[in-house]
Amino acid sequence: MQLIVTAINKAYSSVQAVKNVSFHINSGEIFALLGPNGAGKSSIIRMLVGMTKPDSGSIMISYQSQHYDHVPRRLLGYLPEDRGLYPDKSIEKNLLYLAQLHGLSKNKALSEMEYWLDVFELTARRHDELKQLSKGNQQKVQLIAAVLHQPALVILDEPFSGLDPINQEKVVLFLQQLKAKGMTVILSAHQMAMVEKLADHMLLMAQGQVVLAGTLQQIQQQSQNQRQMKVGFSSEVNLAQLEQLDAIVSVQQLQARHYLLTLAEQASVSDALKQLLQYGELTLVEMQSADLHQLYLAAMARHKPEVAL
Ligand SMILES: Nc1ncnc2c1ncn2[C@@H]1O[C@H](COP(=O)(O)OP(=O)(O)OP(=O)(O)O)[C@@H](O)[C@H]1O
Repeated sequence: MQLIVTAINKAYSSVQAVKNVSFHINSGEIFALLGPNGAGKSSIIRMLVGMTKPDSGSIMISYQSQHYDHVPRRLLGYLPEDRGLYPDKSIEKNLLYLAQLHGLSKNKALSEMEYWLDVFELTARRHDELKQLSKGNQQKVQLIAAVLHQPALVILDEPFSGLDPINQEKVVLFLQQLKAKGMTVILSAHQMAMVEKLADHMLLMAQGQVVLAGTLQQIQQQSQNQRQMKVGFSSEVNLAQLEQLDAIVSVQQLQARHYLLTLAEQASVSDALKQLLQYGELTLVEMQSADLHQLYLAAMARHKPEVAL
């Protein structure tokens, strides 16, 4: 499976939802679409699954020497933005019905269902009607429904939404299992800490455009101006004085005499150290990579004039 998206655009009446977006995804990867509400993530997903078509540009999906302009249904596991199972039917009836719609035999559907219910600790509730479950448990059943038929490509629109931190971690494990089984996964999400653990590649969007793209490491490199340094002083220093230094753009106090500094784009680490040493002896110097959450906030701040957060 390979997916190549080239310069796609999509407008809805007056809104240009997707602007000239390109990316590619290789087989077995986990790929994350990130960005604030309204950035265009679901619009891209809807084009990938064939619910809408790009106004211009192209989508090419290659699988076993065949090429498609959207993911064919038989290859797709999809968790849509608007979830849709039967609330009055039991978990088991919902899942078996969907698996059989995808062509699984009753036995295969049962064994796949039992496997995933166990992963999500829902086995004891298999005969409960969906509407009796909490929102989080319904979400887990939706995730199972998306993958029961072992699709080659799984597309999940906000798989972490409505889940508590423990269940979010379970979804991380679930996605890692899909990858281990050789499935390719595309997801949209707002939970940077989860994405950071999972995604091989990511695309950060704002107002329909690509803002940052690549692996976490590549995104960290593209955001060089976000270099951060943790420092400790042997005695108290004045925070306001540190903030005045040319080499430093911001200072955050972590604990007594310990600070997290963001270095100015042009400053070298030795410039920063020379300037800091004017104020006292250093007991700790540690370079830190900004995490995805910080990179996301910084990228959004750079796009602030255009982005309604
Ligand atoms: N069917 C539609 N008709 C008109 N405008 C739409 C339609 N679908 C999306 N839009 C607009 O397109 C833009 C992108 O929306 P989209 O749903 O793709 O964003 P998103 O990144 O998925 O947001 P969220 O994180 O809130 O789900 C928004 O301005 C939205 O209002």
